[in-house]
Amino acid sequence: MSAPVKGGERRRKIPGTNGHTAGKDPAEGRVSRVSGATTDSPGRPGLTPPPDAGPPVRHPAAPAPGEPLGAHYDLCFGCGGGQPHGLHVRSYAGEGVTVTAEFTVQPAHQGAPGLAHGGILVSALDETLGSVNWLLQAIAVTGRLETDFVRPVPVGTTLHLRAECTAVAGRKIYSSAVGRIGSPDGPVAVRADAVFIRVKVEHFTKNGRPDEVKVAMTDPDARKVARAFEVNP
Ligand SMILES: CCCCCCCCCCCCCC(=O)SCCNC(=O)CCNC(=O)[C@H](O)C(C)(C)COP(=O)(O)OP(=O)(O)OC[C@H]1O[C@@H](n2cnc3c(N)ncnc32)[C@H](O)[C@@H]1OP(=O)(O)O
Repeated sequence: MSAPVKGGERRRKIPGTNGHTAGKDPAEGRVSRVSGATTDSPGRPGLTPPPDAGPPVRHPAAPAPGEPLGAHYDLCFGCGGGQPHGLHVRSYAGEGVTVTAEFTVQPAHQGAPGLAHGGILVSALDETLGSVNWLLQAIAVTGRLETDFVRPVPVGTTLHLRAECTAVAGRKIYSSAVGRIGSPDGPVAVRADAVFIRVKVEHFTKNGRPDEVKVAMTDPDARKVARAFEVNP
């Protein structure tokens, strides 16, 4: 069954998850949910896995739970250590096909005075959701991402993020994430549902700028991921 939510959209429970709404916080228990296509966009691919979707399978070579995932690219706005304007999100492999991450809101991330800009929070969610694909050893890009902003996030806050892959169907990878204020058990500030689409490494070499592509391709970690993709298409 699905429950009506704001804006006429409906959020559906992923099979195998509890989908509970325990606690007084209406955002609790929604990490494993994905939303259906909006009623005003018929024919648009949605965030609900199709009937032939299967559970995600953690790759045998995935980093062990607790292991830092590092940056996939040094100049990435989300995770790159060499990106001075970036978010510097730190991600860690979790159990199953899950990832935890931390992101501290800096003064440069403000929208309203003293509060994080919504787009910055979406970027932190996107980065964390994208990190989950590393546990599948899949190279994938964000196709669609829907975000609920539940609470304002003040500058100086460390957002504790958790993302999990919920289903895979062909090239489509369905994931959900939640971000909590101050601690992994803190109040929910943001949550998101997304579908990532697996791509070949040519997606980057053909579409990216040659200078940056050259740097990325000579990074030993990036090559490791590219190789994994070639043997696990
Ligand atoms: C150098 C190497 C380094 C590597 C480092 C790793 C970097 C990682 C970076 C991570 C950074 C962080 C993350 C970032 O920020 S990634 C940056 C933000 N994302 C992008 O730039 C992606 C831009 N979009 C595209 O390039 C194309 O549209 C893609 C590749 C996504 C699909 O175009 P393509 O022509 O390939 O595929 P297709 O159209 O045949 O569709 C295939 C299937 O997918 C389904 N579908 C498609 N779109 C959507 C959608 N919007 N919602 C739901 N579903 C969608 C579609 O229905 C179909 O399903 P089915 O019919 O099979 O059932």
